[in-house]
Amino acid sequence: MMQFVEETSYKCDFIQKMAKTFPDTNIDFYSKCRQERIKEYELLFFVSNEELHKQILMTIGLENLCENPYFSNLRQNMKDLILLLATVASSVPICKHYGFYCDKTEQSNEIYNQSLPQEIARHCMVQARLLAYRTEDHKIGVGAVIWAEKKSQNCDGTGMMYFVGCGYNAFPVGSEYADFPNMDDKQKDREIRKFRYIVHAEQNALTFRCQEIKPEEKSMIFVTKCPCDECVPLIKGAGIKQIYTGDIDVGRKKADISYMRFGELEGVSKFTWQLNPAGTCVLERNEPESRENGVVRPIPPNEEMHPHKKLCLGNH
Ligand SMILES: Nc1ccn([C@H]2C[C@H](O)[C@@H](COP(=O)(O)OP(=O)(O)OP(=O)(O)O)O2)c(=O)n1
Repeated sequence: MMQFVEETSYKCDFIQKMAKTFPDTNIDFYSKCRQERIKEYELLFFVSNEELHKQILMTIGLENLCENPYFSNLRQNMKDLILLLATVASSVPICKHYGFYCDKTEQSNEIYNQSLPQEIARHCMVQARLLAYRTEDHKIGVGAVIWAEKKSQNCDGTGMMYFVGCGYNAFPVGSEYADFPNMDDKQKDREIRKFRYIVHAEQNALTFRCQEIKPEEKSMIFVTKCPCDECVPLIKGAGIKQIYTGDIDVGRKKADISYMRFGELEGVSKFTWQLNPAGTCVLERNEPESRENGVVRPIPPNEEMHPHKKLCLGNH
């Protein structure tokens, strides 16, 4: 499992895009970010002191787990989980000059002001990346998550943002093994047939959402791969206001899927994974405040340097 997650994280569109942008540098963004995430998540989620860990287990009524082999198994499982989460998270690396931005040509102050803080956009994209592992497509997993922003704040830990729905690419609900073709990717004609039946991540997220998409609210879809020509009108038609995605496939036509419409899409703000087009100096000047959990607040001077600001996105 771990090896698969490592390979797919490394191959995902976001890392590939960075590698394309900096072809001459030898920076391994993925490994660098993975080491940082492992350290960060160990600090956040792992109780390093065994005695303290046992005390916590007893306090919450899990004294049975304090005995070995249960205790050592529990700690090992926790370490494995941290490694897994860190690996998936590093497929959308935290990098000062790279993030989800709209293209320079489409940039306006209005769009800039409506964009999410990078750390929140990244967090939602990592959720979508995690979902992609539920795919039924043997070749590539795609995940999509929809969030919306309420007009006023409530207190469930997500600020003004609330969860609307999520999905991944899969055969239609209720289908059983061998109902549809799912073949070796060398058998091109069969693969093309498979594409006709797979329901895309965005379509599943829109269809099985748990909340309505309200026209007066800012709703956002985070999808790990660029929306194709079928999904673009569906996203717009559903009333989604912002798309966060990768653009490595934009303008390409493959087998049965084409990605020609995303580039021309109007009326929905598109934030793609790219170098900050405004340049870092401009960004620093334009960002006097931050929006934690979607809430605008001024940054206290000593907090700007805080590298491990915690994101709390509730129970989703
Ligand atoms: N926005 C998207 C884009 C694609 N898919 C799903 C549909 C298919 O199950 C799978 C195939 O997409 P591609 O052919 O673009 O995937 P690859 O990256 O594997 O193609 P290639 O290796 O040719 O680049 O992804 C999706 O759910 N949502």
